[in-house]
Amino acid sequence: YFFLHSNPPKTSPHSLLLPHLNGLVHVKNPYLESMDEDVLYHFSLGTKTHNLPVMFGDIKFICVGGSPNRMKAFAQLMHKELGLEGDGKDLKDICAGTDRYSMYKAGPVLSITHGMGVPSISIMLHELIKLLHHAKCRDVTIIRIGTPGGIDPGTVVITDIAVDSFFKAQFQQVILDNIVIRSTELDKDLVEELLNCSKEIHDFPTLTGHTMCTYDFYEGQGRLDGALCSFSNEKKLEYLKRAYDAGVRNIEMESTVFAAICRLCGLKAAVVCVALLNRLEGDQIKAPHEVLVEYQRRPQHLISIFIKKPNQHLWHYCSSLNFSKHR
Ligand SMILES: O=P(O)(O)O[C@H]1O[C@H](CO)[C@@H](O)[C@H]1O
Ligand SMILES: O=c1cc[nH]c(=O)[nH]1
Repeated sequence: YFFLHSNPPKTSPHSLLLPHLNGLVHVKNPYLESMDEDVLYHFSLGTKTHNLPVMFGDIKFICVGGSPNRMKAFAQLMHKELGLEGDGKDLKDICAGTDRYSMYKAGPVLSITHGMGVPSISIMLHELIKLLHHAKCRDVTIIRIGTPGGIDPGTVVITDIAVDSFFKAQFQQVILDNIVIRSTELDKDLVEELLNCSKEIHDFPTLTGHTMCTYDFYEGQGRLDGALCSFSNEKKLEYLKRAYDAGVRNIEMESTVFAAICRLCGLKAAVVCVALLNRLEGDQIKAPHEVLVEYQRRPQHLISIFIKKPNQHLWHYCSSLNFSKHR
């Protein structure tokens, strides 16, 4: 089924190592192939209106994050770091036809926003994975770069396990009126590779830990400053300390569904986030704007080191475009 609609398999050291179908993403929907057109509505892209293999066929790395400015800045950083031609400042939003998501491309790197929360990132991932399928992309690594609440502001956490509000490594997907439990296991080798890259950075600490994903910023994360609050400060702290004891080092709103969907579709995935505040000390994000901007560059810096590592899939790209002279 998958091979009928794809290019002849290529062999590379990576595709031998990965448990993927020769590096292709898995779309697990038998209806897709019978559709004569697939409109990726929230991207304002489609299989009849756009030549997706030409536009996206060379993608090897995808970074996703909540906000348009962050994801544009990351694409510009990669444009510069990869020595691509032209001024990265004028990178165009590929999804300009919609204001749901923004998408920027810098060579083999795609940078996309996902908005806030599980439903928003889930819609984005469905359309992104179909896009990768239609574009016949291979050996793609996807990384969420986020800005959650944590313990030590400015510390970068590479997620080893994404857990739900009950500290379980699972995501509950409601399908029709059934609840399906999906694993949120992430790629352990990728965690190690990223941790190794972090050793080259001496300006800020990086560690591994569990990331807790909630359905809400306020009550779901034990905040006392929402419009509704029905628990005491003691209860909040008791919950956050239990989370800490269970291994949780940061709290955000997308990691479990991100891990679950990427895993099911054969994408090598990681979550790398910088903590904006210490949740044991407060709820409001009060750090000055410049500090927050500098913090959110930290995961980007780490990921740029990772992408530029000579053993990354980039060598495919470099050799096909004779691009290695830029590195
Ligand atoms: O980590 P980023 O993408 O900034 O997103 C985090 O910030 C938002 C809440 O402010 C949530 O979406 C949470 O996951
Ligand atoms: O505390 C925080 C900060 C950012 N994003 C979250 O989801 N939680």
